[in-house]
Amino acid sequence: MAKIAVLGAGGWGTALASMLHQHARSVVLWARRPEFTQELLNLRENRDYLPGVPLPDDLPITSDLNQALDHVTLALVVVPSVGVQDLLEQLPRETPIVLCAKGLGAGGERLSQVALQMGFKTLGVLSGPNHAEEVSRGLPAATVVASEDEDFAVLAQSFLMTPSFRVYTSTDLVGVELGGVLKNVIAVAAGLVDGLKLGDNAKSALMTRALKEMQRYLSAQGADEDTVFGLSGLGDLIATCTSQHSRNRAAGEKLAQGQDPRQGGKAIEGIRSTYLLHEWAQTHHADLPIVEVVYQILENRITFSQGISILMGRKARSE
Ligand SMILES: NC(=O)C1=CN([C@@H]2O[C@H](COP(=O)(O)OP(=O)(O)OC[C@H]3O[C@@H](n4cnc5c(N)ncnc54)[C@H](O)[C@@H]3O)[C@@H](O)[C@H]2O)C=CC1
Ligand SMILES: O=C(CO)COP(=O)(O)O
Repeated sequence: MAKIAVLGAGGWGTALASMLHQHARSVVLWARRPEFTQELLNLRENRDYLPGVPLPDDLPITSDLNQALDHVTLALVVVPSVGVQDLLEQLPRETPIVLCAKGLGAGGERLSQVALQMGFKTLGVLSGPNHAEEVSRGLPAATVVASEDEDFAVLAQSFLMTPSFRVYTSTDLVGVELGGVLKNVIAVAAGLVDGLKLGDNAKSALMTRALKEMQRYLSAQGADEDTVFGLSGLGDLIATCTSQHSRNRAAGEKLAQGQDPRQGGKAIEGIRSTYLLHEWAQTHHADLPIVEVVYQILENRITFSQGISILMGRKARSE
């Protein structure tokens, strides 16, 4: 039977491992820290990252990477983007990998580009509206696995699809990967809208215009025009901007309440990506107005009301 190694025992890695195991896949969950692995084994619950979800008694969990990778068919790389390169350094380059983080490399490059440059050849990404809190409880969800190698995408689909987790394939690696990056930034903005109580009209306008901004950026990176309207774009934008579970949306709400969401200790992909996308827009003289306003607010360069005025006062144009 194919063996799947889930590398990273945060919320998403734990949810994927648990869900796949319950559907009779051969899965091992790898956590970096031995003491945390022991806690997972003792409690059969990930209290730090996925509290309240019991883990199957016979789900193998280890902090020994060699053991996790022994005879592996597919490795899911499920750590935050800031740790992806570090983890990839430790993997044999022939390991078939699916990258699950929704963020960018340290220089603003796509994580699949980082992996390719490191010598990985068989790779894909997984991205879609998939909150760990729901997938782990067996609630129905759909997602996309993308790879330029269609055969690999189909193979990964066959390993990951279950009756509660519907997996589509795509060969638009760029589009699928970047949809998940951009929507996190927009979710921070949506949290600001919620926290400032700007109303449903404002939130709808933000999300709809954000889709255009996402499309511009994705096209500039070589994505197919339509990918942004799929699960990894519009689908994840809706889920993240409206969800009670979203860490990125919650970060925007905290900002609106005068708190700094960066103090929590957990990485917020949307904040990190805001800085990297701002850099890219500056270098390429690109127009990413929502990203830019979030950046200026994070940097305390503008007030919330100035941010609203900037977006509302842009040049009049046709839709
Ligand atoms: N939580 C969710 O519902 C979903 C999350 N994602 C994405 O998956 C990625 C991971 O997210 P979460 O699981 O929510 O994060 P999390 O914050 O719940 O957990 C992160 C885990 O990664 C570990 N870690 C951090 N750096 C590491 C490194 N260098 N090597 C090994 N382990 C390391 C941490 O110890 C922790 O166990 C993010 O990019 C996120 O955007 C994607 C879909 C759903
Ligand atoms: O990517 C996600 C759902 O698809 C998770 O969103 P958050 O990282 O904002 O919690």
